Amino acid sequence: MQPIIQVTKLNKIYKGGFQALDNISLTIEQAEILALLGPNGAGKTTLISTICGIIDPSSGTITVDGKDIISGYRHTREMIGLVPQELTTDAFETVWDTVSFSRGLFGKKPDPGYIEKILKDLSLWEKKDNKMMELSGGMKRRVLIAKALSHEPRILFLDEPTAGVDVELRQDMWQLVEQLRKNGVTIILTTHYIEEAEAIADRIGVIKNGQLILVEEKSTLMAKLGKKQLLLELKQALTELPPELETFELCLKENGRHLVYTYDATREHTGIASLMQHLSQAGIQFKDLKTDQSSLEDIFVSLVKESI
Ligand SMILES: Nc1ncnc2c1ncn2[C@@H]1O[C@H](COP(=O)(O)OP(=O)(O)OP(=O)(O)O)[C@@H](O)[C@H]1O
Repeated sequence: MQPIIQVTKLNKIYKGGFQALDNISLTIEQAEILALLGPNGAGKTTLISTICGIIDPSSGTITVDGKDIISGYRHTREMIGLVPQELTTDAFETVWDTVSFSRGLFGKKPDPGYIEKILKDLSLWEKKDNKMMELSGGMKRRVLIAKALSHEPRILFLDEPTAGVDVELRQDMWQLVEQLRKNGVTIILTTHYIEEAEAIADRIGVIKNGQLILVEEKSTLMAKLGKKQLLLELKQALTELPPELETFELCLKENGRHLVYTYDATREHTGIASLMQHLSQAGIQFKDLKTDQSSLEDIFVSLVKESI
């Protein structure tokens, strides 16, 4: 199957000479959820705005559904819904009107039943006759999503969809994203919340200084770069580590009551069996144990640091 989005050697140099995108190539398959992570100013918004056709590329090509975004503008634009970071809707319009108007902009026939469904899905039905200025910040954000979905796009871009929204709305949003994906919609989101990427993305892309420094399946990334930890709850607290355990990557925590062993779970020999043997020889007993995988946040922080 042809990818739904194909970005090839994309560069963006803003007027004034600032290079915001540096030779980005990226393939996105239909119905996947891709999360773009990266520090402030990394180029995430520039990348999605370029794919959406809002910003012109300086060089490189982008195809959406096999069509070039410049020569096939009408087709590609219709396939895309964009939820921007900021609200630009008329404050005096009602929720119903602004969402219906967005659909009309794409030349789609009115479909009140569909608009009703998305407003209900986004818990906005009760507010349909309210003016935009009468809504809370979180509700306005939901309206942005309703507008982006109004013309039934096959691809949805979400630029920091849950910045500054409460936990409940965040989870509603995640459910909605999952529901859309089940219906075949491809979703690309930018986020600063690593737990968001961890919760919903299939693949993670990391952008830094305009470069895509990594794109990887979330599970592969976590398995490849994630270290594991084995935590042993000791029967008797230790004040220091016995010298015969020096070769292991160990540390004591909780006033010597916890012994933590960090290891690479992808290696054939994790060293756990040998550690157990050494502990037994040293007369160190434990009453409980558990393992922990390092989080995507740990991985992200080390990635961004590494590539400085
Ligand atoms: N119109 C513009 N003219 C010149 N430079 C710009 C313009 N828009 C963005 N930039 C610069 O391009 C870089 C990338 O900005 P962009 O908004 O794409 O980053 P981002 O990764 O989305 O950041 P954030 O996480 O803060 O939203 C920044 O250094 C920004 O100042």
